[in-house]
Amino acid sequence: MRQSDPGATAPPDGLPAVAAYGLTVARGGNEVLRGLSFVVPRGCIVGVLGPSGCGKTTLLRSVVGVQQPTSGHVQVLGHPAGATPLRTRVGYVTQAPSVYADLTVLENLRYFAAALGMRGWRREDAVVRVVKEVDLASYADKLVARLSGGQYSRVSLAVALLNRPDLLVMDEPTVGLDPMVRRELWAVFGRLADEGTTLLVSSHVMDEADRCDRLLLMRSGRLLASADRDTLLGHTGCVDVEEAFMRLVETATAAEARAAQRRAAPPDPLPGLPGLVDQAAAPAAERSFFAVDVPS
Ligand SMILES: Nc1ncnc2c1ncn2[C@@H]1O[C@H](COP(=O)(O)OP(=O)(O)OP(=O)(O)O)[C@@H](O)[C@H]1O
Repeated sequence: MRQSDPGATAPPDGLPAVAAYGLTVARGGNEVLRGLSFVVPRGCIVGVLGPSGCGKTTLLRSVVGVQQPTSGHVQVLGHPAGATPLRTRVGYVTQAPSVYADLTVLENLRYFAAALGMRGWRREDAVVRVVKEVDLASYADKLVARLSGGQYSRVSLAVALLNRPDLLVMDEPTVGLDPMVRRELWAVFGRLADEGTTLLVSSHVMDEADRCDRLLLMRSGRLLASADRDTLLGHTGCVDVEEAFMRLVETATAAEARAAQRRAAPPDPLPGLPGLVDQAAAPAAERSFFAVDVPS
C-alpha cells in the first residue's frame, strides 16, 4: 500500500488524506501560520520539519481540527478538518502526556477504548491488537509511571490506534528519546504506513527526514518546501535535508530582504525603469520554493 507517488496513492474516492489551501492561523494576536498550501497523499509518512516555534504544532492542530484558521481551509479525508465523521478516523498523539501515569498500560487502553464507546469483546480485541501493533506485550501490566520515555510514547501511540485511524497525526513523538528507541518507533510507523495508515509526523530532528516519504519544511509560519526528499535534494543541489533546509532559508531570507527594500524604495517614476528590472529578474528557482507543492 505504501507509496510515495501522490498520483499512485490516490484512493478510490480520489482524495488525498489532507489538502490545505491558504491556511492562515493567528494565536495570541500574532499570525503564526501564513498561507500554507500542501497535500498529504494517503498511505505515506509525511514529516513536518522545522525549528522550534516555526508552527509545526499549530499546523497539526489545524489538521486535527482543534485550531480554527483565520483564513484558508483544510480538508481531511474529504471533510473539513474537525468534522464529526473524522472523529473516529483521525488519531492524534500530542506532545504533552495524554495517558494516566497511575494506571497500568492495559488499564489505560481499556479506559480509552471504553471512552471511545467500545464494549465487551470489541474492546478486548482492540486492546490486544494495539498491544501487538506497538510491541507493548512485555510491559502491559506495568504502571505507566514506571515506564521509560520510549515505552511511554508507545502507550500514547497505542491509544491513538485503538480506533484504527486512517490518518495518524503525531507531534514530535520521538522528542527526547535515544537513537535506538527512535529507530524502533520509526519501524512501528513504517509498519503502520505499509498497512495503509497515513502518518503526519512533526520533528525538529532533520535526520528523521530520511524516514519520511514526503516532507513539509517550515520556517517562521511559512512553508519553504513540500516535496519528497530526492526532489528536494535535486532542486537545491544539497546532499542532506539539513543542508537543503539551510539553503532554502538563505534563499527565503534574501528574497524577503529584497522585498523589504522594494517596499522602502520610492515608487518608480515610469514602468520599465531600473527599479522594476530587479523584480522581474528574480531567479525562478528562488521563487519556486515558496508554498509550492513539488510533485514527486
Ligand atoms: N497558546 C498560544 N498562544 C499564543 N501563541 C502561541 C500559543 N501556542 C503557540 N504560540 C506561538 O505560535 C508560534 C508557533 O508555535 P508552535 O507550537 O506551533 O511551534 P512549533 O514549531 O510546534 O514549536 P516546538 O517545536 O517548540 O513545539 C510560536 O511563536 C508560539 O509562541
